[in-house]
Amino acid sequence: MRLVTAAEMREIDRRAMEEYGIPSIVLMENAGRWVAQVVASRLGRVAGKRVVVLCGRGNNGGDGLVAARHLWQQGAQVKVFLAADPESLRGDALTNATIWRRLGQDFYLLLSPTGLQAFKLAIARADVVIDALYGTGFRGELPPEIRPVVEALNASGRFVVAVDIPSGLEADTGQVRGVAVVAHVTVTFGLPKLGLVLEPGARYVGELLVVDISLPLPLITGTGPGRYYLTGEMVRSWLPSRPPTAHKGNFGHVLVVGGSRGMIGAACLTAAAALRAGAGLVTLAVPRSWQETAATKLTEVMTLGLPETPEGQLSCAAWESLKPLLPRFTVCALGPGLGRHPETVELVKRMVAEIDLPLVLDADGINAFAGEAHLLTRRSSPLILTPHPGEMARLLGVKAAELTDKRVEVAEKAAREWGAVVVLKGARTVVASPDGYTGINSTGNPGMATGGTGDVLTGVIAALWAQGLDPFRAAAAGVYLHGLAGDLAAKEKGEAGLIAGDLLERLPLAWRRVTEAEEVREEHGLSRLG
Ligand SMILES: NC(=O)C1=CN([C@@H]2O[C@H](COP(=O)(O)OP(=O)(O)OC[C@H]3O[C@@H](n4cnc5c(N)ncnc54)[C@H](O)[C@@H]3O)[C@@H](O)[C@H]2O)[C@@H](O)CC1
Ligand SMILES: [K+]
Repeated sequence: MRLVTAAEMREIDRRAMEEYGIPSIVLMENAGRWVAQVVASRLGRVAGKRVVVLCGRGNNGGDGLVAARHLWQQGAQVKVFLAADPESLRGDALTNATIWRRLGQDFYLLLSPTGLQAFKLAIARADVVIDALYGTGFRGELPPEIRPVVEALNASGRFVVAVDIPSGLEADTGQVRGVAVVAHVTVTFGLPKLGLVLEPGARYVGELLVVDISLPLPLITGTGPGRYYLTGEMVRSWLPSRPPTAHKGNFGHVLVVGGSRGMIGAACLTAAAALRAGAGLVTLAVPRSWQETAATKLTEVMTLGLPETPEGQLSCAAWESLKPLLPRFTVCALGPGLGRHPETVELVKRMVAEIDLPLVLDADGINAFAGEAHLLTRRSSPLILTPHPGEMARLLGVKAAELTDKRVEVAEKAAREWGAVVVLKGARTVVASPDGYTGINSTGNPGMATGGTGDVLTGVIAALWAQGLDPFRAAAAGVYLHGLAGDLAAKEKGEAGLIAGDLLERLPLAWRRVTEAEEVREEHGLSRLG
């Protein structure tokens, strides 16, 4: 599903009005009506229920006034708290405020001396609270007079439905500076905003409902370049099926190059993951003295022993040994457990420059380019990079903390500049392609913050690429399946004790879940209504 920034949403609204002639008041009516409908569906019987609506002075507040009116008409006792001078309302919000008054209803003024106290009393008895303070127009921090209102709401334990976006959350970045409304349900209009699915924003959203407010379909559908929330439906449409006549040659041969003394497990995890993600054949190339260990650990994987340094890391000579064998492979995954021996770094640089195979570069494969990211553009084959924030920061020569609130932009810029698909890992992994596609992952959990899960991801992506997906889809489907395998493992075992090996076993279940089940729709907490 496409994701938009506040500016993109405003542009869609503008085009709906100017190019298609849909009046803005119609959009607002639809928006508010959906909110009322969602509230009504949660309340069961509306008549007699107590509803508090918190309205700001912008159009988000206008939506809240429409919802208030519909719930009142259905018999609810509705109190509207206005966080603005009624005289300051403009446009469609003013129109709806006027209608509300002509219905004989009034406002409680939140910013009056007794406003906060009255609000606290009202929510103490409310069945539901609607948050229509700020929507996509919000930037920065809640004003000091609004902060205690939001704190009181969050402490109240009431059921909260946010209009378009929880107030205090930035639509573009997902950042919360200070406090924001913690909603149980967020009803968002037309398309989900980026900040609703990025961390930490996603934690404030609750269940996310995307509703149709009559924005013309051509403006909101689209399969071209843009940002997408990776859902099970998308991934399902990309995964290859297995024809009855299939043989192992149809699903690619993945070469994994990695491992070193003390880190042989990383390369083994990558190789095993490639098999679990459907690769027809997998060969693991490791330093010579570790070949037997690898072969003992992995029954179904073929192994190669390559020249090594006295310290047990791959040496430059490994490239000459490997070169004549390359034509038999479909995709190469380079990096897991390599170490940072100067000879190994040299080997990685030569391989990236010269290898004539699609290449997934991870871990120490990426670290070999620390501060020299420009060298990544000197190569002859397509590349997928899978840095975690620390590796990305090292590549760019900046501090990891500098990347936190611009993960999407950083991944997109890197993908464009390096001409590679970039997978920036973390909560809500971002996948960006050089031709302008971005995916934000919807699966995964904090239990996956444990050694080896990144190695598993590399194997999954390599396997999907080897099965014929294009590099963006291979990376995007890879992060989705990998996260889903982690979610399945966490469901069974909890998060704390989850280990990378648990993901291996659940990769086939994740694949089956995506291709067979409808329930993936709910798994990422997002539904489309209308
Ligand atoms: N045609 C449209 O544009 C539609 C807009 N809709 C609603 O309109 C919303 C956007 O409305 P608006 O653009 O009026 O803005 P909002 O209602 O989101 O925000 C209200 C005001 O808050 C101010 N503000 C921003 N950051 C602030 C801060 N840190 N402290 C204090 N004040 C701050 C802004 O200047 C803005 O005027 C959407 O989220 C959606 O709910 C819907 O009614 C559907 C149609
Ligand atoms: K809101």
